[in-house]
Amino acid sequence: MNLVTLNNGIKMPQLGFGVFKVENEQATQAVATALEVGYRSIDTAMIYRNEEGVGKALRESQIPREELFITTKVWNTDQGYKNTKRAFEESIKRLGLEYVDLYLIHWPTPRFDTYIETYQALEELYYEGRVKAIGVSNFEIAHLERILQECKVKPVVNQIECHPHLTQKKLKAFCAQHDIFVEAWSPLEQGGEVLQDDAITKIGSTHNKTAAQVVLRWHIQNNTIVIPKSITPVRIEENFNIFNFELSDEEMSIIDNLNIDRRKGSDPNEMHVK
Ligand SMILES: NC(=O)C1=CN([C@@H]2O[C@H](COP(=O)(O)OP(=O)(O)OC[C@H]3O[C@@H](n4cnc5c(N)ncnc54)[C@H](OP(=O)(O)O)[C@@H]3O)[C@@H](O)[C@H]2O)C=CC1
Ligand SMILES: O=C1CO[C@H](CO)[C@@H](O)[C@@H]1O
Repeated sequence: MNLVTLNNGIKMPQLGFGVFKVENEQATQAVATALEVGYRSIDTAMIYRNEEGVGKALRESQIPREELFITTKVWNTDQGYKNTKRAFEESIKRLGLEYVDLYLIHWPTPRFDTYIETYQALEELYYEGRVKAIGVSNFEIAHLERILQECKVKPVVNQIECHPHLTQKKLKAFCAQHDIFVEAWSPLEQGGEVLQDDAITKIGSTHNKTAAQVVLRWHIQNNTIVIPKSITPVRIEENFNIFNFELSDEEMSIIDNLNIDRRKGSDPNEMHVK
């Protein structure tokens, strides 16, 4: 398994498993399959309403806790110093864990201007050892700049929408410059058009790989952390088998050039509370 070293020295698998839109019972099943296949990093959030289901799969797997890397996130309506502390306790209770490996602010929700005090609550959880690392999600450069200026602990990751139709070149360069890993959400564009793209399927046939494997490999070679989601066992396995081939520089740039700056999700400056 490929591990990356975050800016606080903690190691994180570069490939993880996402569980958005997976209900509790199904989450238990999907996470169990993922763990059997070899995934050790799971990405959930309070708003996915499946922390219990994820926690059940973790316990039932009997995999030692230190081998797992669990991420969850504080939702928009729980932002603010006190609310975040409470939301964290509720999340780890649902997960049945003593600590999480990574705790993220889900969206900056800039209109409410609470992400600094929310981040300060994350810093305290970090100092207390309740979380091994802290970070953000859907933060744009201006939001990151404030965190870097006004807070003490550097975020280890910025989890953002990223795929060949939204390559996020500028934001990625900013994160790289500040030693913040980019973690791609919807890395497969939610199973959308990118998987039908002729250039990608052609590259896939050269390597005897599927379009999904090519796209995930492109993320990996871009030094990005990825968390593809699937509830389909063959796809869960397919998405894991991306470490036995390599894209050439030319293939990488063909995929880079598919960018059309098109989002599947919300614009972080427009996302308030949903
Ligand atoms: N921080 C944030 O704001 C956000 C974070 N996330 C996180 O990122 C994770 C991944 O993003 P997500 O939006 O789920 O989208 P993904 O890009 O991971 O795509 C998931 C979709 O693609 C399908 N799929 C998966 N693998 C394959 C494959 N090999 N071939 C064809 N189709 C495939 C899945 O179908 P099926 O399941 O039916 O197999 C599902 O419909 C989430 O689960 C969540 O953990 C997501 C959104 C926002
Ligand atoms: O991670 C995510 C998926 O769920 C949320 C909505 O319910 C999104 O807003 C969010 O970005």
